[in-house]
Amino acid sequence: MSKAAENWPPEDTEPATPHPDAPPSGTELGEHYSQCFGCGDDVESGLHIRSMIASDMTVVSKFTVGKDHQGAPGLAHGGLLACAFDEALGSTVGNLLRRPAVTARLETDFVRPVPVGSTLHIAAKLDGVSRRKTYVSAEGRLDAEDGPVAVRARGLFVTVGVEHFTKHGDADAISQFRDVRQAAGQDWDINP
Ligand SMILES: CCCCCCCC/C=C\CCCCCCCC(=O)SCCNC(=O)CCNC(=O)[C@H](O)C(C)(C)COP(=O)(O)OP(=O)(O)OC[C@H]1O[C@@H](n2cnc3c(N)ncnc32)[C@H](O)[C@@H]1OP(=O)(O)O
Repeated sequence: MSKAAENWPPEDTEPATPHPDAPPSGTELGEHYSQCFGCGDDVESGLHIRSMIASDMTVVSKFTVGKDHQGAPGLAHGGLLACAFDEALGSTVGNLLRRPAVTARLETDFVRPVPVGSTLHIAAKLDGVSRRKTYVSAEGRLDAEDGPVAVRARGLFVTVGVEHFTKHGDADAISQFRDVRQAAGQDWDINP
């Protein structure tokens, strides 16, 4: 089987249109939710990923592999790397389009081992939009922006309404989360 996967995006798409209030290039994004396993400061063994807007279509994220992230001794667990890319891709969609969206599909190619202590530099870009679907892809390079590629990922995120979170998640926590974001002028468009 060829290593090169099928066409991407897998259907005709429109170019993604960044939200007019998307943060400008160079903005450090910080955590989006303190309990998020990907970026939350309150999750001790979480990934503590930090992301920055690189352009109106791209976000760069950094993830340093810790000892809690191992699969084989001294090496990152593959599923955990997939999680890091879910975060980096989700942050790209969420922050550039400013609409709640959830991962529907996530593909990962593991190209090189990722040792504990190394930092993945993940560059993610919006590839296209079709109705509620946003296609996004990323490359993760070892220890430098121009380091060797270790992981590639592609994802499909589907825009959802706020009821997705209130119905299926913790409605009280969602309400508090929205209050915090609104107070910071960071509310989301919630009507896809
Ligand atoms: C006020 C609160 C706001 C909060 C906002 C926070 C933003 C934060 C910003 C930034 C940081 C973010 C960082 C986080 C990153 C991590 C994100 C995650 O890990 S999310 C958790 C894991 N994912 C799930 O739990 C989804 C579970 N799945 C579902 O809920 C549904 O399946 C859902 C919503 C994905 C789709 O269900 P349907 O009923 O709404 O819609 P249907 O019609 O089934 O799909 C829509 C289109 O998508 C295609 N589709 C759906 N799933 C597909 C798949 N697996 N593969 C291919 N296509 C798929 C369908 O074929 C359809 O396409 P056609 O429009 O007809 O062409």
